[in-house]
Amino acid sequence: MKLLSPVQTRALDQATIKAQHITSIDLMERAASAVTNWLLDELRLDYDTEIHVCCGPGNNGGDGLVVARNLHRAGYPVQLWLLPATRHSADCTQQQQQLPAGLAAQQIDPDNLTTIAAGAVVVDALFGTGLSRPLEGTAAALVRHLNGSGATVVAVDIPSGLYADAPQPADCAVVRADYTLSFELPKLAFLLPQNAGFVGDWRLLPIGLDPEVIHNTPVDMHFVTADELRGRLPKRPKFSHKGTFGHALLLAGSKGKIGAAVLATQACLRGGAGLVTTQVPAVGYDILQISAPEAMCLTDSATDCITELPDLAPYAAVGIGPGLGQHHDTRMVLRRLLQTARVPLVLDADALNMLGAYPELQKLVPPGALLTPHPKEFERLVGEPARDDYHRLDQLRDFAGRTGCYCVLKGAYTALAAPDGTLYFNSTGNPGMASGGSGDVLTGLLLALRADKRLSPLDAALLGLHAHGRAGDLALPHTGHAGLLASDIVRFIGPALEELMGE
Ligand SMILES: NC(=O)C1=CN([C@@H]2O[C@H](COP(=O)(O)OP(=O)(O)OC[C@H]3O[C@@H](n4cnc5c(N)ncnc54)[C@H](OP(=O)(O)O)[C@@H]3O)[C@@H](O)[C@H]2O)[C@H](O)CC1
Ligand SMILES: [K+]
Repeated sequence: MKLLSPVQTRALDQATIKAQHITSIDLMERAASAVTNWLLDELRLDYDTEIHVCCGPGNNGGDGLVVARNLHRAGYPVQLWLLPATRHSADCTQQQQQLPAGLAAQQIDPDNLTTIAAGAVVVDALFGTGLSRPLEGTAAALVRHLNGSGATVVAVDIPSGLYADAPQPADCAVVRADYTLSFELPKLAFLLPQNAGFVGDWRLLPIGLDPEVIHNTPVDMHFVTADELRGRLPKRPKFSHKGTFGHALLLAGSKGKIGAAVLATQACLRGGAGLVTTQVPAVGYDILQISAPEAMCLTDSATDCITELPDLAPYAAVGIGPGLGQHHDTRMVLRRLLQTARVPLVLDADALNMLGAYPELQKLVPPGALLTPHPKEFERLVGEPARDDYHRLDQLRDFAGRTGCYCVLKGAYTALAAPDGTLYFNSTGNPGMASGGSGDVLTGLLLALRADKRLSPLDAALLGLHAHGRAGDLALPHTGHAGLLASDIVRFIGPALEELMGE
């Protein structure tokens, strides 16, 4: 799915209206019907629920007016509130004029805000994508009142006061919604941790926006869905053998962190690599052979950390990082790997930390490598803390562009920046996966996919990120959030990949 800017969203509305020979009011009616149906079918409004619909001066307010009208006609006791404004959009004005006689609109008075019961439902239709500045005065007072009410707040399109694709100054009044109902496509703001408390649980409601226009709108950000990836993992040919899917080499583990090597190895095996060889320090030999008998094990001459780079000739891809530690000799191995490898690389964890600590190493990273930092590792990599989540995305893009690498930023909606500056957000996964070992599993899985020569670097990364999160989602019913371990993710990699397989 494409992530559109507010300007592009407006253009899409206009193009839809033109292509479908409808009026803007028709589109507003569709949007509001979708919201009304969600309130009735999903939120399951009761006839005795206290309902407040708060409307602003633009088309977001227009949506709210229609929702209020729909609910009123369906017999729900709606209280309709209008934000005082000097100017209203034409459609908002028209919807006000068409309110049914029994539905009285009341002006919001900042000095006399109505009491809202904790069990009430509030529909926030104050401002949408037309927000042009932080909320002040009556709007800000109302938003703070709503946020303190304990009511269930449902935001139409976007929580009022929140910019769709840019940060707002600190301490601005922004609606803290329980649910955000947006139309057809998500907004960048929904995907960033700093906005989680405003956006709540977000849903996309289809309103028949023109698919051709969406297809033709150029964007540099995507929210990647299962539908878009299905079929992109090639089926295994009938006469395939273990050589077909590549031989992966993993360099991982140090004393006390052999588990990371085990998890990454198991994930690489489950990710479909034809052969997996893992090099561990001597201390890890028995552990790895017992816990991952399908993998071959190379033992380093050192007991506690990796100090040797094996001959790379047999391997289709190399992964390095999980549980590695940052010993000087290990760093020399990383350096030689970066200098000599001619196959795809996956760099994670301490490999990234060493790149951060030694910028001259960073310069050696070959274009096309796949890096998988979490935000702290990414900060070490770029050597500068991000001002906010938007700035971090700029840094991510910049890093990928500068180095020619594919760079992941792990999180609830893991982002991937491609060298051309395009950002892809992953749509799978759950908070149960935020625990130790989860990243090691991702590295192993990505390594398997990078070893598969049939996949482009981009497809390998997108498929791996998706399947990793999906495996966590498939594990969840068996484990619960707290009980979800990295090894549970490993267990469901196979089924997750199977869902993506096509001809
Ligand atoms: N996307 C779709 O498919 C559809 C969206 N719809 C809905 O329309 C809104 C966008 O409507 P728009 O009228 O463009 O914008 P708003 O409703 O957000 O409001 C704009 C007006 O508000 C004024 N404004 C902006 N910021 C402030 C502020 N901080 N304080 C006070 N007033 C503010 C703005 O004034 P300007 O001075 O900036 O011009 C405008 O007057 C979208 O979000 C959807 O809900 C359609 O209904 C259907 C399809
Ligand atoms: K809103």
